[in-house]
Amino acid sequence: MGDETAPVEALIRTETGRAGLAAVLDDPSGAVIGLDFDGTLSPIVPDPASARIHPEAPAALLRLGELVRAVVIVTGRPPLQALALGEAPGGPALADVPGLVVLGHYGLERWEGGDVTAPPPPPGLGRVRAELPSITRAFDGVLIEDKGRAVAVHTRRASDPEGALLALGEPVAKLAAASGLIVEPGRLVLELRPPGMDKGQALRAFLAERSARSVMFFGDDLGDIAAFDAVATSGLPGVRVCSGSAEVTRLVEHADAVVDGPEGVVRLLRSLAAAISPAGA
Ligand SMILES: O=P(O)(O)OC[C@H]1O[C@H](O[C@H]2O[C@H](CO)[C@@H](O)[C@H](O)[C@H]2O)[C@H](O)[C@@H](O)[C@@H]1O
Repeated sequence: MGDETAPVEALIRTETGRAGLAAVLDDPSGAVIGLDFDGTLSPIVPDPASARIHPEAPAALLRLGELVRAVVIVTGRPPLQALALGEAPGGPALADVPGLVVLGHYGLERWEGGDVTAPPPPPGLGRVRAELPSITRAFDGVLIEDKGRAVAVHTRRASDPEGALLALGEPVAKLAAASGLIVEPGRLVLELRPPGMDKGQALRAFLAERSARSVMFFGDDLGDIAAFDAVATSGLPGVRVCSGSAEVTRLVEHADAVVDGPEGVVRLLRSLAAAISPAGA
């Protein structure tokens, strides 16, 4: 896990990660910094609507945004929701990060410079909205989150969160298949969402669009493994940073660095900016 005073180099534990970091530090104007939102920039809380970005994350990203080619948020949230939850009291907001791009809904919706571009919502959502409550009704505390082009089933507030998640797996998968959707599993959540896009494809396309020369991606959840794979197969020097938690351990084996949740992510972002531009520290 991260250490407040550690220089950024000390946090990297693999050879490929060290080469990736060296490339970012030697040539920051060619670097793309990508980050997941929930669990990476925003601490996990029981109610998805009450999530808020770590209060010091926007300032850390704002500073980095001035130094690198691009900062991109790649999230399962709708972009405008991530931006709303990215407002920190009394400080800069996520939307203030220079040149920020938000790739929401796993890359299907894009926010840039105040504009959102998105394909039409999938037709199967109507069926999901109609039938899902009869599937979840048996589980106390299970929450349905309607995200406009996807619907998430959250079990964090159920009396037995893991048990409810397991029991809901099969009926939710059947409903998703019958509705032309896929199931995206996450932290005590099953999301019914359109196929054809994931965080890996989204990140890969963004790196090509920006002619990136290096990449660093921060994630905490199963959906971020595709983005980690995109870093590994991009042909660019890259660093995969896991925002560590006891809840999801599968990312650790794919990561070049493991930090202590959003707090550790913010510390690493600050160390990175200080290493790129010591004068601004
Ligand atoms: O890709 P992400 O930015 O990580 O978004 C993934 C999902 O995150 C949200 O759910 C998670 O965070 C909630 C708030 O902390 C928590 O209550 C929940 O248990 C987590 O699964 C969000 O609600 C989903 O819509 C996102 O798809």
